[in-house]
Amino acid sequence: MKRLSVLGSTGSIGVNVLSLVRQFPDRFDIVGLAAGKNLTLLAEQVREFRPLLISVQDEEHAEKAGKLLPEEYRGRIVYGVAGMEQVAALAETDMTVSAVVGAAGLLPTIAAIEAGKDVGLANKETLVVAGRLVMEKVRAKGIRLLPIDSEHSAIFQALEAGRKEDVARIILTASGGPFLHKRTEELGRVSRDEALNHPNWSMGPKITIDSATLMNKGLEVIEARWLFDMVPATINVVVHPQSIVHSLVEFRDGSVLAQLGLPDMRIPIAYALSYPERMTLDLQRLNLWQCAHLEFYEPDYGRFPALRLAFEALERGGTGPAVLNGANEVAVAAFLEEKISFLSIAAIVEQTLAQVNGGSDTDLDVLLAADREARRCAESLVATVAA
Ligand SMILES: NC(=O)C1=CN([C@@H]2O[C@H](COP(=O)(O)OP(=O)(O)OC[C@H]3O[C@@H](n4cnc5c(N)ncnc54)[C@H](OP(=O)(O)O)[C@@H]3O)[C@@H](O)[C@H]2O)C=CC1
Ligand SMILES: CC(=O)[C@@H](O)[C@H](O)COP(=O)(O)O
Ligand SMILES: [Mn+2]
Repeated sequence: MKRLSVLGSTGSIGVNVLSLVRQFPDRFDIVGLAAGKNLTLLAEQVREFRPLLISVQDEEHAEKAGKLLPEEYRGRIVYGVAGMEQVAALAETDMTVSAVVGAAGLLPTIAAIEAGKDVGLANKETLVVAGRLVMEKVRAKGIRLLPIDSEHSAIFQALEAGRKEDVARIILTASGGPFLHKRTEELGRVSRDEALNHPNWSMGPKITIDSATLMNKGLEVIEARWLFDMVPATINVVVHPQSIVHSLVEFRDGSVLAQLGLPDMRIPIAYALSYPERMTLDLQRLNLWQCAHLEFYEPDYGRFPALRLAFEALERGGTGPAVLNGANEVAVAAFLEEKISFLSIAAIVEQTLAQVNGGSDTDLDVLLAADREARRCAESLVATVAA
């Protein structure tokens, strides 16, 4: 029996994790759940899975949760970052699934690693903000950091076929999002609802907007750089609108290995949960003759500058990716609140990168300070644009 703590249990990934736990009650047990503000769904999850400890966003939600949950949960509801850290590092946990959205996932993920837990990582922002430092901790503790992000799961699986020293490059596929074929003038007028309409994946709002700007692919490039210890020049992106080929690895003899499947997050989540075994999943199967065409294009860095900015932040190094991420989180939230236009997202990230100075990426306090500074800068840029 593998005992799990799930951070972000009420989100898109969290719900998929729990659906797998429901399907395999003999393999998995839930001991910790952390959510934000969706207490109705959390209460249902608590009643079904009976965790030992739960965490919510803040004190106010902890008080409300206390009234919603059975009496036995008195004293077992914690909150805030400290609460998530407690759930992530719970003594009874074997593996922590990190599926909160945004840099809010960083400290709880570090807490899980430092407590010696294996981690199933969906929260890519953890590696974007502090990849070098987090991977040092992973190595020091000897824990497994298993990718849940579909592209990284694909690369992880393809890498298992060869030796690390024989890898020439990794190729991340990008769907291109809902605006793949739109001209820049049209991108200036797209609405929030159009941007939230991803062609292939059903996901939370923040990552869906990131997919539309292609920032998601930029964040994934940075995630891959640390997860697989690849120098940036050996990480490529190809646009593949069908999201059937989830990513590829090219070896030095020219052989290219890919992982394919229908776009369903239960496949990479299940592999992370059961690694190195595979579980029998009762899902729709891939029939290649029903796939029509599989297309591949070069990314357009002009129409989608966010991808270029992510490569530049990675090249800059140090706190560059943390600044990119903090600014992006603020700009995406402002776009979702309909305060700024779609094209303003990348513009605000670019200006924040130009205004916030760099620093070392081996000191957590420096990284967190860079994140705060980037958010302050981006907030004031949002205010200027929105005025
Ligand atoms: N969805 C997907 O298919 C994929 C997602 N990912 C990554 O996984 C992560 C989660 O994405 P996704 O599931 O789509 O996101 P969602 O928006 O669907 O869910 C986010 C989860 O995080 C919780 N949360 C948000 N902020 C806080 C906070 N401050 N404190 C505590 N809990 C918080 C939310 O709680 P509540 O709703 O209760 O407020 C919710 O449970 C992201 O990093 C994303 O990039 C990666 C690959 C695919
Ligand atoms: C399912 C998943 O892993 C997402 O990160 C997905 O990749 C988003 O798709 P695009 O960013 O390629 O549009
Ligand atoms: Mn992905």
